[in-house]
Amino acid sequence: MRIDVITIFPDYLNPLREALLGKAIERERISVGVHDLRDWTHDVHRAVDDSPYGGGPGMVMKPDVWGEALDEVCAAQEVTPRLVVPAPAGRPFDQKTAVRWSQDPWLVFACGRYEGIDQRVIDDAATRMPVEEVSIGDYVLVGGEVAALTMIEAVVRLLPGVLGNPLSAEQDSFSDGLLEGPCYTRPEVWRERPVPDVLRSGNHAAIARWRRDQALERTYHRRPELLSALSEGDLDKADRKQ
Ligand SMILES: Nc1cc(-c2ccc3cc[nH]c3c2)n[nH]1
Repeated sequence: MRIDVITIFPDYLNPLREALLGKAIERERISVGVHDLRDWTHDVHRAVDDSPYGGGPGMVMKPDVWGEALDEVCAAQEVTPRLVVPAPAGRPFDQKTAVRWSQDPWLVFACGRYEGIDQRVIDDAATRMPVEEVSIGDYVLVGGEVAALTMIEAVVRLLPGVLGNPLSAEQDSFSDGLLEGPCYTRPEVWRERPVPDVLRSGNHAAIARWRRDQALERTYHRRPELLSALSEGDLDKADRKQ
């Protein structure tokens, strides 16, 4: 199995070279490439982030930098990679997922930071390869690196000859509340994909409503159990807060 990780903190992935995972590399059960996202910037500041459309806290990772990085790292070979994007709003990662991915010849992990990666990067990549936005649990990390390390470990340990002993049973993740919706930053149109108009409207009530609707739609599609777990009162209360 080939594993590539794209990150602004390549040293965060040094644990991959240690212990069990280091052995798997030595025994050539896996080959690992760690890539610094800033290698695909072209400005003197090596900027990878910008302000979010629609306002709100923090910064969003720029689509153009990510687009170039993924174009190069995932450049067409005999096999197509699975792109894994760790995110708090992703589908829950569990043992079943680890087993499924352990059959893959090539995994690429896109580690975000700040408030996340511009949604259009994921939408664009999905036209060329399988893409999975994945959460390792309903708590928020500072970036995707730790999540990537966690998932890589869960997958690599399943490969033949990496672990001596048989594996234990699956685990499910817990969940509560709604997932966040997509985020966007400049440019206004990227690879013919415009930012949703409402986020440029300056109408904060409409923006809040739109974000809530996106969160509901995404939760409905990715974590329906979160909705059934929320009582009618909880949903109404959250709406009144808008
Ligand atoms: N399960 C889980 C993933 C994350 C995560 C993943 C990527 C980023 C990028 C910025 N903050 C992040 C947090 N937190 N918790």
